Amino acid sequence: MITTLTLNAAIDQVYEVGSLMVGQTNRVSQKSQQGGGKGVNVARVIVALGGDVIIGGFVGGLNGSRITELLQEENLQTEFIQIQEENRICLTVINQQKKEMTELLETGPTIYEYEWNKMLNWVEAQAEHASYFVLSGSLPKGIPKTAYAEIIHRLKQKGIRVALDTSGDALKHGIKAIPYIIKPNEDEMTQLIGKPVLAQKDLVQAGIKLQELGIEHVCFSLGEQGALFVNSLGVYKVNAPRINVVNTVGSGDAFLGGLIYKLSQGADPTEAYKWAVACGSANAENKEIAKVQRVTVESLLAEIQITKIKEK
Ligand SMILES: Nc1ncnc2c1ncn2[C@@H]1O[C@H](COP(=O)(O)OP(=O)(O)OP(=O)(O)O)[C@@H](O)[C@H]1O
Ligand SMILES: O=P(O)(O)OC[C@@]1(O)O[C@H](CO)[C@@H](O)[C@@H]1O
Repeated sequence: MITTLTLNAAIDQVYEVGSLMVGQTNRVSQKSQQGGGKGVNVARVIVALGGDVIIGGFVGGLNGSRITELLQEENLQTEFIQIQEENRICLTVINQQKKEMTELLETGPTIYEYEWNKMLNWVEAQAEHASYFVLSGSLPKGIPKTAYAEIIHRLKQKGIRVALDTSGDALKHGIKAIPYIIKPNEDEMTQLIGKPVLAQKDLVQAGIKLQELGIEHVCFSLGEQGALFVNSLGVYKVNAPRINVVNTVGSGDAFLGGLIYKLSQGADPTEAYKWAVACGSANAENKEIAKVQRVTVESLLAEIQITKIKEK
């Protein structure tokens, strides 16, 4: 069984406008709403590919009830912990003319100590049947920056493979606990390394270092450039297919969903890496977030090549 955890779940609202004009009145031509947050999206993709997932997280207030309701409508399996404060709304505005996305992300609720302790107990209970555990997204206020690191330590003791996809201090601390998979994008790596512009050789060097610390799959997602992967056998480059981009929000989550689904099925890592890129790209073709279809992913795979660029 795969479990995903979204500590800062959200209502993902998407607005489409002909062209977005800052400082002016913009009329919305279409809108949609989904239950979201990174771990929720990862789970949605795994289920679309044929896997089984439990979605964990915090929900509170009217937005929390709406998230639960929306995910129930999708028949996704949730085990949320109720909190006092209200979940956030994350807004994506799609500028149809420029094919550009602008995101406005609320900070989200504060989590109280007793709520956090409930979550740690829930994680312990999940550890009894999870084989993969996905920790994704920002940490809400009230939760220590070392939260993911603490969860990784606990899960690793039980032999569970943990994937971490976050940013800033949560990522820095999380890496020290040596998860099984990390998936930073270019911005997250820029922050982590502290260098404004990264060349491929910088990523390769950083990836090898992280892999040698013990992280089994170091995955750098690079948008339309595809991705770089480092494991104990080498460094791999995977191209992204050419697609008609509609909304890239959630592509990183779809990428992680595809990767974990294939690894959990026992696929060779090089095959799983191609599925990761195919799922990320399949997501970008849709307006809705992380609603990929397996047939689309399979057809994109034909345009994806993996190349070993360095032996280890
Ligand atoms: N413009 C694009 N064309 C083709 N594929 C894309 C494009 N943008 C993203 N992808 C696919 O999605 C994957 C993940 O994208 P990206 O690196 O942008 O993730 P991310 O920044 O973590 O995304 P997010 O945080 O919005 O979920 C890429 O590896 C690629 O396969
Ligand atoms: O604030 P976080 O947790 O880093 O990111 C939140 C978020 O942007 O991530 C997903 C897309 O990846 C959306 O569902 C959600 O709105």
